[in-house]
Amino acid sequence: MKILLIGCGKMGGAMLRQWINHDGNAFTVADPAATDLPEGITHVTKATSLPSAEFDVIVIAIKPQMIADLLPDYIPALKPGGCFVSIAAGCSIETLIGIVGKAAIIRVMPNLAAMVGLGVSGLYANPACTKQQVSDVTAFIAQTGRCVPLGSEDEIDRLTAVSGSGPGYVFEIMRSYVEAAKRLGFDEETSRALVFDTITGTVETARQSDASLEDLRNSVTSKNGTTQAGLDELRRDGKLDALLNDTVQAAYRRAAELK
Ligand SMILES: NC(=O)C1=CN([C@@H]2O[C@H](COP(=O)(O)OP(=O)(O)OC[C@H]3O[C@@H](n4cnc5c(N)ncnc54)[C@H](OP(=O)(O)O)[C@@H]3O)[C@@H](O)[C@H]2O)C=CC1
Ligand SMILES: O=C(O)[C@@H]1CCC=N1
Repeated sequence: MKILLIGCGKMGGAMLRQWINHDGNAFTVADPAATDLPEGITHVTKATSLPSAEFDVIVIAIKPQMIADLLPDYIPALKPGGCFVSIAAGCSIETLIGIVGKAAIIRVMPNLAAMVGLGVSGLYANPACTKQQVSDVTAFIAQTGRCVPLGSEDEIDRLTAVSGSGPGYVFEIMRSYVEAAKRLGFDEETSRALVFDTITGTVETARQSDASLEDLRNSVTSKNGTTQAGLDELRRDGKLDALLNDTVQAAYRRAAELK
C-alpha cells in the first residue's frame, strides 16, 4: 500500500519505526519539521507538494485540535477507494466526516509501546470501509503490536483511557517507584534496574500463569512479612482502587470532550 502519514511526532514516529521494518508498504511523511526520518521515506512539509489521488491510506497523526484546519488540504491526495486512518484521541468519525465528507474511516487508538513493537491498539471501522480495507489496516497496525477489533467508537474512547494513555500512568508509577528506591540508598542506575526488572518479570509471570492476580499477589505475601508491611501502606485507607478508577474515568471523560 502507499501510505501518507500526516504528523510524525511522538506517536506517528513510534509507529513508523516499526512499519519500516516490514516490506510491502511505501511511506510518505507530511510534517513541517520532521527530522531524522528513516531512509526510504519521502518527506514533504506541506500538502500542496503531494500528488493527487496517490495514497491508499492516509494516517492522521496530528493533534486532535489541528485536524479541522489541516486535514482538508490532504483530501485530494487519497486515491478513490482509499481510506483514512485516524489515531487522534477523541475526534469522532462524525467529526471527520464533517471535514472530509463521506469516506471510509478507521479509528485506531495505539499506545507508545508501538515504538518497540509491543503496542496495543484498538480499531474501529465505519460501515463505508470494505472488508479488504479493514483486514489490510488491521494487519498494518498489528505490525506495531496487538490490534484489538472494537464494535463501537465508545469502545475506542474507553480503550484510550486504559491502554492509549496507559504508558503515561505506568511511566509515572515507575518514576515514583525509582525515587522510592533511591531514598532507600540505591543509586539511579541500580534503582532503575531493580524497578524495571521487577516490573518486566512480574508482568511475564502473570502472563505465563493461570492464577488470578490476587492469588499471585498472595503468593508473594508471607503472613506478617515484608510484602504485607508494604502492601498495608500501598492500600492504606483503601484508596488505590479509587485512585486508578478515577484516573481512567478522567481520561475517558476527556476523550468525550475531544469528540
Ligand atoms: N503520544 C501518544 O502516546 C499517543 C498519541 N495519540 C494521538 O496521536 C496524535 C499525535 O500525538 P503526538 O504524536 O503525541 O503529538 P506530537 O505533537 O508529538 O505529533 C504531532 C506531529 O504533527 C506535526 N505537525 C504540526 N503541524 C503539522 C502540519 N501542518 N502538518 C503535518 N504535521 C504537523 C508536529 O510537528 P511540530 O512538533 O513541529 O509541531 C508533530 O511532529 C494525537 O492526535 C494523539 O491523540 C494516540 C495514542 C497515543
Ligand atoms: O494524551 C493524549 O491525549 C494522547 C491519547 C492517548 C495518549 N496520548
